[in-house]
Amino acid sequence: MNDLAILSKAMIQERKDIVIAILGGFIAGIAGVFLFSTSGYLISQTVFMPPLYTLIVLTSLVKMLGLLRAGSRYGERLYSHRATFSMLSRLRTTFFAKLIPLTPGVLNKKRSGDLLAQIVGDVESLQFYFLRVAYPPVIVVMVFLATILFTSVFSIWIAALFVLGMIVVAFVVPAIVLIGQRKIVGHVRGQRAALSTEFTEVLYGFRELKVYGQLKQREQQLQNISADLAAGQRREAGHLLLGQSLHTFVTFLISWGVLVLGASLIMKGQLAGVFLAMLVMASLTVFEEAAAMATLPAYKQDSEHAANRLTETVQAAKEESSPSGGLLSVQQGVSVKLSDIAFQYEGEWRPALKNISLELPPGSKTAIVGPSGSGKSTIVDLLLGLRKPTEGEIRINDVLLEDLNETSIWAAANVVLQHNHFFRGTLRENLLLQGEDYSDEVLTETLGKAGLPNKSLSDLVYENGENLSDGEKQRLAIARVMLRKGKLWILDEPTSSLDYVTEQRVLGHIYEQAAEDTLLLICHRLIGLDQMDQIVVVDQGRIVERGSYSELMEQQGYFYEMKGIERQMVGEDRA
Ligand SMILES: Nc1ncnc2c1ncn2[C@@H]1O[C@H](COP(=O)(O)OP(=O)(O)OP(=O)(O)O)[C@@H](O)[C@H]1O
Repeated sequence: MNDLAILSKAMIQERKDIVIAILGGFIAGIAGVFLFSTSGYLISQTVFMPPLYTLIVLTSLVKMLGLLRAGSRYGERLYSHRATFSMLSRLRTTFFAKLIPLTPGVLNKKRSGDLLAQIVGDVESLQFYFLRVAYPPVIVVMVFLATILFTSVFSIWIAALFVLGMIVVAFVVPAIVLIGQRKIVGHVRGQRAALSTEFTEVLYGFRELKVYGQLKQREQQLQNISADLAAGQRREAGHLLLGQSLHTFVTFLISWGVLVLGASLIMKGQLAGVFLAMLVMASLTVFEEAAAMATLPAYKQDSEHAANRLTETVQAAKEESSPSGGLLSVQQGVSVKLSDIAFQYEGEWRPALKNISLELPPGSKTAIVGPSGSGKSTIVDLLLGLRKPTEGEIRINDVLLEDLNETSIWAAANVVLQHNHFFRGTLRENLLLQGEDYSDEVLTETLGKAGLPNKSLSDLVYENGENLSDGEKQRLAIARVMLRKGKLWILDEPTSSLDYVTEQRVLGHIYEQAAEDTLLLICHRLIGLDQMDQIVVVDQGRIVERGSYSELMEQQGYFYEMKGIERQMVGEDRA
């Protein structure tokens, strides 16, 4: 299906405003043609000293047509813009409603800077579809046909000249504009995407770039891309201007043609001289009405690209997720089973995970340990449905993960990821993200358990938690997760930035709260793992060892060796 079909559907919903806008545009167009034709006729008539009442009637008609033109043009603009903005707001809401549940899938494929700039730009581009592409040709054709009919009463030859002019301005000029436009617009779009990506990188990487002395160089790069974009936009505007100039040139040619043809018809006695000025004025006005046709292809192309990209974004994400499906209950215990899982990142030559089989019975406590880059966080992504395994299957409570509603998985899981996002606002607002109703006492007690006893609920959190230390961010994320009611805990290095004493205290509170729940802890440090039912050791994407703490220590294998190294590093008494 054509992607512009979404727009056509939105237009049907605004049909009342659209019909009024088209009617207004037609009346304004035709009133303009008659206004100038009557003026031309009035000037010619005065030469023949007509009776006063003729002049009074003609001048009143000119005034009335002027008023009618202004009034109907106002109505056209009002209703066409009202329809456009209603359509845009409807498109925005439907698009964002579709996008929000699919966001993780989309973000796996695109960089956030690209995506934001693209979505905002594309939705904005769509506003031109109706205003500059869909309805102007309808009005232009209607006004032209009425004018041709009117001129044919005076001369069939002049009417034929109008038809020829209409074909040139409606098809030939737009086709010429389109040919040049194709190359320029694609180029400008690429430059705009490059600028937004570069801008996001400089903005987010500001500190690192400054520390590594790269800021000046990247700023220069940003300026170069910006200058390229400006040059591209100038070329694009120049090309549009060329189209408009071409249109004006054709308009004058036709008017000259009317003048020459009219003069010859007068000489042959086939046209009364008093109508010549009227016909010339009619031609000037009707072609002015058609000026929108010169820029139409550019806007049409832009709208088509925007609609394509918007549909592609949603479609691509849809393929990766199942918004519908069975619901995972927040009430019952959760079992998780991974069977022969393999996973390979897009564009990577080696798999991040191979032959991963793992079972987490309801209420069990499992730790996954292993060196950095061994694939631990990838397992978490797979469990949360953020990525799909290349091979194998994951079952939660014996139901295939892809058959479960993703939102219900996230609702039933208490997750702390390595990087947690915080919003600008108070600590209280960041704790109550889902709008839950907890009293301040409960919130303060939770902050205490998470190791933030000295924080006040009304303390401000800056954008992205800029005013919090890494350890505070982790503790706030832990407090947030402690307020959730899920039965599956997935904790990806939740305490890596905490000191030993705070870590043990906070983990103690988590274990106490999760006593009956299924818990998966990913960690680097091997301290306190004797409380786990099973420890899974991962290396280079494979499970190399598994068992309880005592079993693994007895085996004296990989875990035992890691434990030995850790003992040497932190001291015998702690490890
Ligand atoms: N988005 C990605 N695209 C491509 N490769 C990735 C991506 N994310 C991770 N990887 C690669 O996959 C492998 C496993 O990464 P993962 O983050 O799961 O490891 P990890 O064990 O959690 O590491 P750490 O302990 O440092 O967090 C690594 O080799 C990493 O380079």
